[in-house]
Amino acid sequence: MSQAARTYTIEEIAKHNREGNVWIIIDSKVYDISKFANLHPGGTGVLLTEAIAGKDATQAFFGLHRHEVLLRPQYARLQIGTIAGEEPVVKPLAVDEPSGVPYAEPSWLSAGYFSPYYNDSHRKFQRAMRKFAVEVIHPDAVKCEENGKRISQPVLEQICAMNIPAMRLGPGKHLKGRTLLGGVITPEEFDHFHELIVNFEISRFGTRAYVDGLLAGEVIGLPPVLNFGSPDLQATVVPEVLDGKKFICLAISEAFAGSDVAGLQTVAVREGDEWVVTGTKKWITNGVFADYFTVGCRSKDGYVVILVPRSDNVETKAIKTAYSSTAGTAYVTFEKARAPVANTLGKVGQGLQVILSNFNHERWMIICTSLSAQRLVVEECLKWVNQRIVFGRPLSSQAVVRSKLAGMIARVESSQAWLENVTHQMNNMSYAEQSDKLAGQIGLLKQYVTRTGRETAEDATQIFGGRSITAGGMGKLIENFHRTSPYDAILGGQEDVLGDLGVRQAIKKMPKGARL
Ligand code: HEM
Repeated sequence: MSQAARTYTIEEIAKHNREGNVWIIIDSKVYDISKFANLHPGGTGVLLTEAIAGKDATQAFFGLHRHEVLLRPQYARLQIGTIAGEEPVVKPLAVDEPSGVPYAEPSWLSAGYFSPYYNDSHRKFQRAMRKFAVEVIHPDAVKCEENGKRISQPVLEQICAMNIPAMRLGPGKHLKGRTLLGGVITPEEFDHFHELIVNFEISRFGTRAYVDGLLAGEVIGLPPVLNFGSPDLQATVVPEVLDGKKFICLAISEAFAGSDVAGLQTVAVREGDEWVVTGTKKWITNGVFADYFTVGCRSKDGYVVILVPRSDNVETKAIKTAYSSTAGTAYVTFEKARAPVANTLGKVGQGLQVILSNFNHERWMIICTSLSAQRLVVEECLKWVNQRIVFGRPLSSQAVVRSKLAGMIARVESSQAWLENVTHQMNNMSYAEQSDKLAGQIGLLKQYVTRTGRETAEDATQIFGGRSITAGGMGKLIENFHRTSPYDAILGGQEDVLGDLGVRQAIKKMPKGARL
């Protein structure tokens, strides 16, 4: 019989209640913490008090630690048995099992609920994607978020083998002949709801910078090549990038011009069959490690977008930002950097349209990833208010806390409904139609979702108190979300500018004869 399979009575545990001989019960499991007490990160004394040593410490434990602490091998081995006749209540989910916490999952994943948008293909895809994300992406995300390094090579190879970078571009010709997620669905089946699932599943770990480090540069930098590059350019660049051999980023924003794209100052001059590019770009996600730069420039014939390869005339410097440097955020300097004229993306003079049409998909992606992170925050808060005892009662017994949760839940549910509607439109519209009909709506939705995100971050911070401002322990996911939620409100277009875009588009589309 293994040690952990032994059973004890509560009376037996009670005998082990002094320094050098301490046992405790957590969720019907018996732990011998006699030696560990001196090493306990929370101090020795707290474990030797009358209320803890030799007693059932379940409530005290879950008021101070995440359950995952007990699953770490060095602590799991402290378990010496269980209490006779009792069963543990806290059980980790199977890797592909949806959370049972209300509102932790969108309703289509919640038992007993329905949705018009998702079919069996989406359901099996979601299960496979969650499993892959939990098993492969999550450990790397936690590690890189902490050490600030680029996504690790073995994980890069695995995500490329699963064709995750290709799927993050949405449905289209680039998926042809590719095996998606080990063959769980065909490229022909793949639609924007599958893509939404990919975005949701990679964003559930409280590792915001890694979500960008997971080749967000490709998600925004490669579509101009796919949609506006010559067939020859596509034939070279697209496979290199989608197979993880080369990295690409989108280089539009400048210290001179952020959301005001028309104000950018980087200049491209024609010299024979080459472009010569000079200027600087700022806040460039994945720029630190990029091999290709999709660059928005001015030329004498108007705006133009050019794919510039890395060379000695391109310098990238990491920018220290509020989130982890795993995202590879760069300040990029082009000093007479050269690119063949064949690398022009779209027509000279129409660069602004190339840039603006590309924004819709980027903004939609940020909406997905932000919303997924907001659901995680709701789940964390619901668990916390349920297990945290204050003034002798669970935190959930406080009306003010419930009121905050009401706001959070309403915000994620309304955002989700709007997002799914927009995604359904995307499934039924061409790229050009999306640019025309959805740009305004996506702008408004992004403004809405990123605002709700920051309100939710504030509310969650109040609910978690001091734990929400420390990077480890109980509130670590809240701390990450609170610190990084402004990114969603800035990247891909600043919130107020996007709301304004939505209203301007609506005004433009007013029927001429509309009168009160
Ligand atoms: C097998 C049992 C236990 C293990 C393995 C354990 C492990 C840990 C670890 C790893 C931390 C560092 C923070 C974190 O990672 O969450 C910690 C902190 C702490 N632990 Fe424990 N612990 C145990 C039992 C207890 C019990 C029964 C108490 C009850 C008083 C307690 C009180 C604390 C306190 C007060 C902190 C500091 C919390 C903070 O900084 O917010 N621990 N413990």
